[in-house]
Amino acid sequence: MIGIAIPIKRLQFAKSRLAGDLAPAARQRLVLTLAQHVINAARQATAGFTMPARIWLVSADPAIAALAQAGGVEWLPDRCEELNAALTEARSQFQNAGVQTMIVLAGDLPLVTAADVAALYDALSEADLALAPDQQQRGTNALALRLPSPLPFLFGLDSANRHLAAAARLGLRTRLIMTPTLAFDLDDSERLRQYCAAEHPA
Ligand SMILES: Nc1nc2c(ncn2[C@@H]2O[C@H](COP(=O)(O)OP(=O)(O)OP(=O)(O)O)[C@@H](O)[C@H]2O)c(=O)[nH]1
Ligand SMILES: C=C(OP(=O)(O)O)C(=O)O
Repeated sequence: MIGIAIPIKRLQFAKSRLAGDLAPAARQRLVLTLAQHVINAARQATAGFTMPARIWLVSADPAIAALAQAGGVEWLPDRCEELNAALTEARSQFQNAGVQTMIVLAGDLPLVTAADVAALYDALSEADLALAPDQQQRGTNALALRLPSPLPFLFGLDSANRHLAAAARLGLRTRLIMTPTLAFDLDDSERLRQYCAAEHPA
């Protein structure tokens, strides 16, 4: 079985780097819009998979639990409220649920497509880790792992290189998945400007 984890921070704390651009209510609306887009891409991708697949929103926020229910996906409570710990906990719950392939999709990818999700999964036919860096090739926007996996989650500063270095140390075969739609995450004022200019009113 394939398990897709979409981590989403509590709305009141999410997209803090956009605090100078958007009022809190607008930021929360943006987070929900972005999450819905990622859910849609994940659902469209899983519809095309031959293997069964489940999609979980990983979050401490009851509003995200409601979004999961409305969106026809599942909710996995985040009891850690730290991204790497939350994903580590999610991975062990995925394994208990019989998940053999874990895909992590950041919840803030406004352009991600079903083809991107499928590419992450397909890459595992010849790799142990598929990783999608952000546009600057510093962050990690998505990754796919075959379970069980010894790879620690190292999201945060320079996480793409840190994930790749850890994979190399562990002797894991890696594949980079670089598409414009997967590399675009909405993190800062400049990316918000690009997003709005492309007729996505925030
Ligand atoms: N469940 C969970 N998701 C998280 C956590 N931290 C970040 N995320 C999510 O992981 C994805 C990538 O994180 P960021 O790009 O840093 O998003 P963010 O944390 O909302 O943005 P900033 O507040 O500006 O750092 C987004 O979908 C976040 O909502 C966390 O502690 N728990
Ligand atoms: C947490 C991450 O997201 P961002 O770089 O957008 O903060 C990461 O890329 O590791």
